[in-house]
Amino acid sequence: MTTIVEARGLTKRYRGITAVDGVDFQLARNTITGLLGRNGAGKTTLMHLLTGQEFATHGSITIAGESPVENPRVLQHTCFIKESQRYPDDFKPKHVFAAAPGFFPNWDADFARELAAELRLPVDRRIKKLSRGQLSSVGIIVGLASRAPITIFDEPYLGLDAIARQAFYDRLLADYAAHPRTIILSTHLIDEVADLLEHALVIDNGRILIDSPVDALRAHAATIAGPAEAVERAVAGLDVIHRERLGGFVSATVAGITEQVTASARAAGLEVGPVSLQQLIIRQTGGTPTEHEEVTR
Ligand SMILES: Nc1ncnc2c1ncn2[C@@H]1O[C@H](COP(=O)(O)OP(=O)(O)OP(=O)(O)O)[C@@H](O)[C@H]1O
Repeated sequence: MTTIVEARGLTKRYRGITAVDGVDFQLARNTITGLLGRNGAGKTTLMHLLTGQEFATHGSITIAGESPVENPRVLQHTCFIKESQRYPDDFKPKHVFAAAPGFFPNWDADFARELAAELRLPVDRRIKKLSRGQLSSVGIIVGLASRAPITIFDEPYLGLDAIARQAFYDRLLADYAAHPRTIILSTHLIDEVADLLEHALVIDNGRILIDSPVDALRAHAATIAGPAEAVERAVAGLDVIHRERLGGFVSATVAGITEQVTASARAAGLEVGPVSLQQLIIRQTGGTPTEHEEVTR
């Protein structure tokens, strides 16, 4: 793998609050990474450090070996789409798109026009008058049409309807295949984007909890379901991250599953099924159990 982003002992403190707490990680060039975690986990702070908008208290973060802070060489290769993007008062989407080539050398104006039509964005209306979803569409179009070698989306789709979100995922995947680049997507809609992600970086309380290819995460967890006694026999000694009971039946979510465990559970007549990425992450970040659930760890 060619590393493009590298964090070493990266720490950010705000007066007594440690938002990012000594994290180490690397991101491979030309991959799509999901930056995931609960509210207040430190995702936005990490993206601000990555884009040179914040200084690290300790440690370092580099892009292609260079610090992003006040570094035009790095910043001209980076596009950061954040939820709270501000525009000049009288700006319309068409002005944003006209200004974009000055910031993004790879800007594709035709692609931006196509996306605007697909997302039904009124390009000639003042940004101040746009709906929340239309405002998100402006960010999504800039993020995609910039074709920046490092593109970061921080919860880009507030207010976007399901059709527009699906259009974003489809376009992102197709354009990434045609123009590979490094994409970081921070989101709470984990299952919606799960099929897009190649790598997951899960942050919790400022620390990295999971840093893994998504395929490996999925391959190493499964649910084993069936009559309680048989399930308990099958999962004895394994890392059960969640149990759900319904009458005499149990569904156990197991981490660190092996082919042997899968085979013997099936041989015992139990059902072995996949775990959704969202469920897996909720379990690992201490998701609150519902009244039907009991978490053992
Ligand atoms: N400028 C700041 N001053 C003080 N505390 C801050 C500042 N920015 C962030 N924090 C705190 O740092 C922690 C991490 O915040 P951050 O915005 O990075 O979380 P997040 O993972 O992006 O959350 P969300 O999913 O809710 O957007 C939080 O406890 C937050 O209150």
